[in-house]
Amino acid sequence: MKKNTILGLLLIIFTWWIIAFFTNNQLLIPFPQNVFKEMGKLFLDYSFYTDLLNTVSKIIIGFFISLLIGIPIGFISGLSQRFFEIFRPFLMIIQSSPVVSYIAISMLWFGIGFYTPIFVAFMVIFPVIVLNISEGIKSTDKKLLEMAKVYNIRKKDIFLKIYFPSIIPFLKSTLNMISGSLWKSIVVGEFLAGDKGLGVSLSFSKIALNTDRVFAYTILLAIFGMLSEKFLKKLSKNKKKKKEIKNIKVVHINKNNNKNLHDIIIKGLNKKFGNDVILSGFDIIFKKSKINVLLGESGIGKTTILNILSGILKKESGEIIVEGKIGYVFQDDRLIPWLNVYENIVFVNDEINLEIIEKYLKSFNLEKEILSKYPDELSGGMKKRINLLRAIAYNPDIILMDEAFSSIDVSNKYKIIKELINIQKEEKFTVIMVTHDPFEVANFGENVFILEGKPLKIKKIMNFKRVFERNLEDNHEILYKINKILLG
Ligand SMILES: Nc1ncnc2c1ncn2[C@@H]1O[C@H](COP(=O)(O)OP(=O)(O)OP(=O)(O)O)[C@@H](O)[C@H]1O
Repeated sequence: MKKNTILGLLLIIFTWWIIAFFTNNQLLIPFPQNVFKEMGKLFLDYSFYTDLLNTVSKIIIGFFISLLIGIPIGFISGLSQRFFEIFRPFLMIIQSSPVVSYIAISMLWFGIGFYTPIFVAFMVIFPVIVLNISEGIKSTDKKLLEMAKVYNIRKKDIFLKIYFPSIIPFLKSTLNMISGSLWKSIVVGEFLAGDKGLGVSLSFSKIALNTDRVFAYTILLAIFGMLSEKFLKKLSKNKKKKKEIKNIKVVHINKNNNKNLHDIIIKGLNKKFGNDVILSGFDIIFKKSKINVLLGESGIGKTTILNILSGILKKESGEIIVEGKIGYVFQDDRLIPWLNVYENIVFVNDEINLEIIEKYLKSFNLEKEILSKYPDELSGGMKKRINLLRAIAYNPDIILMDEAFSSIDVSNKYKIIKELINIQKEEKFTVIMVTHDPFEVANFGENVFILEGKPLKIKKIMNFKRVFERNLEDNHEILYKINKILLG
């Protein structure tokens, strides 16, 4: 205990003593020493402990019942705005009614006894749980959910690895919020309508005009309240643990097997945001097993095409023929913050062998130790490379890459491009890559679409030799040609 807290407590006891001295009426204000003596008597009394046990068991039962009912309802309220709107008036009525109303109702339903205090506590903390959990679900990062949708993640994993960790901070703040009210509402319930417990004993002491004992119980209840509050707050604190990376599964090496390779055809695609027409009758064909590049100014609709292809955005009209598994190297990484690098990778493919991951890490100039790090411990360039590695680890037929190499330093960028070319040559997935950078196109592009907008148009299509058949002079020539078009 801190020095100032002790000083504060001593001051309270001293002021209390002064008031008791001047009031000089033990029935109204007893002396502190008498109350402390009474507390000592309580500690030696067996029935005090049975009362305490009774009250604590009600707290535990009330707490778990409220969580058990409140969490699923909060979850559904967060997922469905309609359900939330229908349920909200009920919550508002519960929250605005005085505690004595629940006591009156529960006395009618359950009589005086064990269940009434639990019911009262439930009515006090249930709305807090529902509202907090529903808020947690609503605030789940939509971008992570989109990423999970693109990678066809099972509903169970979306729940356990995205939704559930997202509501943990809200669950913690719920514990903080209910920690005081849970204890108090149980004691109030016992005081007015209980048959056993500390609240009941307090009520009997009042009826018997045993002021020493009323004060003794009040102090003890305050101490227990503080302890239970501290305990629940402690429950709400946890630390990020470093996990050991093990080769959990050694399964088939999933390379280049049964690729579903087709040209990707887009015909007459229309898309607008409000009145902003981005795509109007847009046609394009991306060649299978090739590196297709979309090059163009910022904000003209390149990402929109990738988002429509991956199913993140809905098209207004038009035809899209796309088959196969799609991996997406997102512009904004979309790594799950509470999963380490290894877990982020196996999130999209839990059958991948650790040896393959390590091989890719080496290709992308990353150390094995990075696997146990969390996204917030990585640099921007590292995150980009893990984003890329995750897409490849998915064993996709198509990889969409949205400015995949931005924020990677130049020397690493070209090493990674070289490695990526080798992987692509071996695995033959189709690449559709968005970039602003003519250098990336010169080193990586095979079918290059130079775009302009709005609405988006193809200014020029350029087909080059396969990248692994090109030499430095070829790349220089491509760069020259592209720059010539871009600079007019
Ligand atoms: N979900 C959305 N809602 C509203 N407007 C959007 C949405 N997504 C994109 N836009 C708008 O559509 C236009 C094209 O955006 P898009 O991200 O496709 O461009 P881009 O060519 O990929 O740009 P950049 O290279 O800067 O990423 C922009 O004006 C953008 O503001």
